[in-house]
Amino acid sequence: MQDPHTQSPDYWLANSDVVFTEAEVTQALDRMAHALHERLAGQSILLLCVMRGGLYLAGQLMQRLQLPARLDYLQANRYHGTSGSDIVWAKAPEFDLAGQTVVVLDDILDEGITLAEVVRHCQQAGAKQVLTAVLTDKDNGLTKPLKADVVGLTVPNRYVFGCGMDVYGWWRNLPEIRALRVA
Ligand SMILES: O=P(O)(O)OC[C@H]1O[C@H](OP(=O)(O)OP(=O)(O)O)[C@H](O)[C@@H]1O
Ligand SMILES: Nc1nc2[nH]cnc2c(=O)[nH]1
Repeated sequence: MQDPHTQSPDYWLANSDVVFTEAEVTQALDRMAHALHERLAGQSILLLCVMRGGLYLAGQLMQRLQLPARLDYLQANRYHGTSGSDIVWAKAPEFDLAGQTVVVLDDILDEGITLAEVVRHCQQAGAKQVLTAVLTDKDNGLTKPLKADVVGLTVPNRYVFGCGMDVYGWWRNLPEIRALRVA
């Protein structure tokens, strides 16, 4: 079998199915913005984008939020080593989180390890309130270490991409969500 890193971007489109159309994603983003307004009315917030996957959600949600917001980002990646998996911090937030209402934005809650670590970091840094918003939550039957406060769409237990999520680095820019077909 060919090394997946060398496959053409079109290969991934040809071997995947649409699970949410662009219109369905747009509706989900509108619902997420509404839910955040309900939770955060009257507050100033710090949006914290989990790079790189959270970038799409951050860009889309920012346009929909009529709240005084600031923006920061972090990068904390899953590292799958020989003895389980861990988080590698590539970039911590720059803003002082102490006393802030922080809204963490990410593309997908899968096992939940990443988001749990990010929330722990924010709380340890003294955030007043930490809310989490994910564009997708994977229906994988796992007991996750946390539930996101705001969820856009529930995706099947398959590898998904588009709307911030990549497949071997490609297609984070896709305005729909697709799932890889298993051979
Ligand atoms: O719920 P979990 O099982 O922890 O997985 C979810 C995380 O995995 C992906 O990040 P990744 O480390 O692949 O980096 P990326 O954002 O650059 O794609 C995704 O963006 C989430 O942050
Ligand atoms: N792109 C992508 N990243 C993930 N990180 C954890 N699960 C997934 C997934 O299904 N797709």
